Amino acid sequence: MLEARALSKGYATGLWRSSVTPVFSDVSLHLVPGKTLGLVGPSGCGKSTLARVLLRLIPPDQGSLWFDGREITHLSGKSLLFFRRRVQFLSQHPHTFFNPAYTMRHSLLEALRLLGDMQGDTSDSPTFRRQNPPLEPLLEHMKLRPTLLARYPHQLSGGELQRLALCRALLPQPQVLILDEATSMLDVSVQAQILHLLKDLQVQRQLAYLFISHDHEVVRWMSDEVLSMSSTGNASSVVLR
Ligand SMILES: Nc1ncnc2c1ncn2[C@@H]1O[C@H](COP(=O)(O)OP(=O)(O)OP(=O)(O)O)[C@@H](O)[C@H]1O
Repeated sequence: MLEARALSKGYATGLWRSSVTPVFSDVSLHLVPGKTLGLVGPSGCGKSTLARVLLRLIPPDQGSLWFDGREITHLSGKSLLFFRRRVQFLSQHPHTFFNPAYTMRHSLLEALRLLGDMQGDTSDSPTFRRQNPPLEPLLEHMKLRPTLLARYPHQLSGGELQRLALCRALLPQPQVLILDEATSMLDVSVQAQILHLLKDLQVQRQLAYLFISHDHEVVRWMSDEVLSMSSTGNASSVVLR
């Protein structure tokens, strides 16, 4: 589904941004429906950078990206919207997905609207609401009270906010989720609940996951295969089962 071929990435550094510090090179991977690829490696080896490249937030220096057999390395603007809907992201900072001045309902609908027709209605218009599924069933599925939709981000716990960030990611019906330390800031019991939820969702929706974590135990539990990045920016793959 989402395939990376021989990706390399470095960042421009130095006073005049004239030199490039390589982060990783020649990394290939393939995310497939219903399966999880774990990604591990020491701090600073480039896991989040790889996630950003896969999400097409920053361009690779070399290599190519493919989605459903179509090359997307150089697509931009509206021609990339289908990809933005199909590949979603969850990080360890769920508050960054929500505007502190918006209620959760407003934020969720706004996110959906931006991934649709950018010229369309505002997310609180009656037309927009009629055309989109109600949010309450999704929240109930995430074991969240629908009354949370009326709250602002600062009025929610870390676990509730992360579940709402997951709702936000699921609303456009994605096929791929990139999870960058998505449960690391949660306490152990909430982390376990969200990991089980992710596993259930994967089975129900045949989602492909890239699961990035420092916690090797958790990665082993979540993943079908693990890609291990080294501090020199190389990657090797291990099949777990
Ligand atoms: N925008 C940037 N400009 C320059 N260098 C950057 C930028 N973003 C990250 N880096 C550097 O690239 C390297 C890889 O960073 P990255 O965040 O991808 O690593 P990571 O493996 O995700 O680390 P961690 O596990 O600690 O989150 C680091 O040395 C970091 O300082």
